[in-house]
Amino acid sequence: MKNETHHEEQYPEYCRNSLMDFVKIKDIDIEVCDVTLRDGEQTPGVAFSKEQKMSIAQHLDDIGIEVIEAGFPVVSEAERDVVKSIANMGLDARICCLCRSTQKDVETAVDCDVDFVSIFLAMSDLHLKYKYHKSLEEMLDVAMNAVEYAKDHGIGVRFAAEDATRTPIPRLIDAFKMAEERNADYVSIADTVGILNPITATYLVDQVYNAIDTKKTKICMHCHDDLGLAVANTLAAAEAGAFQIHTTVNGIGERAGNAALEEVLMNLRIQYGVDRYDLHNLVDLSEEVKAASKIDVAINKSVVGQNAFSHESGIHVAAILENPRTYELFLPEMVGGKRNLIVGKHTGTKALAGIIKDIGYELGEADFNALFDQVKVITETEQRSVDRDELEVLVQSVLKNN
Ligand SMILES: CC(=O)SCCNC(=O)CCNC(=O)[C@H](O)C(C)(C)COP(=O)(O)OP(=O)(O)OC[C@H]1O[C@@H](n2cnc3c(N)ncnc32)[C@H](O)[C@@H]1OP(=O)(O)O
Ligand SMILES: O=C(O)CCC(=O)C(=O)O
Repeated sequence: MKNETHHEEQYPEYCRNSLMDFVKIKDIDIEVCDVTLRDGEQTPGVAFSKEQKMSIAQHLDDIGIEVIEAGFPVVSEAERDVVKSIANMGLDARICCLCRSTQKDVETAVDCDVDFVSIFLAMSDLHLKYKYHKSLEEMLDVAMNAVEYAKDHGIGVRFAAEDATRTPIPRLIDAFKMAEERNADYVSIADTVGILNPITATYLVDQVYNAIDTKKTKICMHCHDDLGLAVANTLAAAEAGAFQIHTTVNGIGERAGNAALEEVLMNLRIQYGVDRYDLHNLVDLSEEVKAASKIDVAINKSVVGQNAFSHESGIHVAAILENPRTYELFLPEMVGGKRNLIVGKHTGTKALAGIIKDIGYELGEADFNALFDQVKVITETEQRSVDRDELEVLVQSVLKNN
């Protein structure tokens, strides 16, 4: 017992990135706003039911997510009903919803009992010219009226700059200052088409950080994954001083999706030591969102993919049988996952012996060698792995024939 405790102390359930001790960054001060129920639902073909949305909201709250974006009320009557229902669930998380920069959208949102509204406006030349067909001044005027309207109704405001990363920085900062003067609680930098990389995310957040009073108006970062950098950019933004970081479960969302919640949370723990989120149900939540969205999760997806804790290579499995931490950065139990040891072309003798022992067999040398040879032939010629049931049949046949 004493030894076991010592063992656990020596090997915690994850390995922190101790190289972080050698790099200089600001202290991480963040909250997570999960937008699965809004941007996640904008994934083509996805429409969550009310029950699904409320269940996902409950699970996000159980993890300790601070803010849940429940939807976009002007989309439909049903959407208004679900946003209002989530706002009245009594969750610890604060609830927000999306609004265009119009008084009508904000009025609709205010009726949904949310804690704050996210009023978005694109200010890039492309969006002004081809989407609004209006001048920046005209659009900003309406947007700031919408911000004032929400504040006058006693509701919090996030002023979100859509396509912020293709907007001239002085224009972006001027708009953020206008929102700040109207007591917006947050300003959001949306990397709507996923153009940022970590160094430009850092630069942009730094510019905004130095221009506004971040004690009064916090910076948010909303990243898309068009270049596969959404999580990296989100973390770079957090390091540079963004306070509210946006995620979706399984990284679903418009086009290539958003920063994946499970990846952001694991990074917060492993890179920055943020340990206040309960990670034990991440795999369950991923499964729930996979089923509700009907969007598959890539087999090799970090944290929640089927292969996240699967091992076949002989050298790896031999070491894992001694101590899984040799080839696992964090243990599957930490996120509610399961380790799978696969029998395939790359299986070694120690791995095979360990796996057959696990299913209740120990073979003599000749039987074992015969089994090992058969496994290699099947897996190479048929280009596949051998599951436990088939392995057991092979063991039985070796025992019978030798
Ligand atoms: C970056 C993002 O994720 S933005 C959010 C995207 N999400 C969605 O679009 C949710 C689903 N959308 C919908 O259900 C519908 O598009 C609705 C209900 C929002 C609007 O429907 P409609 O009134 O039929 O408008 P439609 O979709 O055809 O066009 C969008 C209109 O919103 C306007 N608009 C878009 N963004 C904004 C904004 N931030 N502020 C003000 N107006 C805006 C467009 O200019 C266009 O206006 P127009 O009708 O005067 O040309
Ligand atoms: O920044 C935000 O809060 C939302 C904006 C958004 O969804 C986007 O531009 O992709």
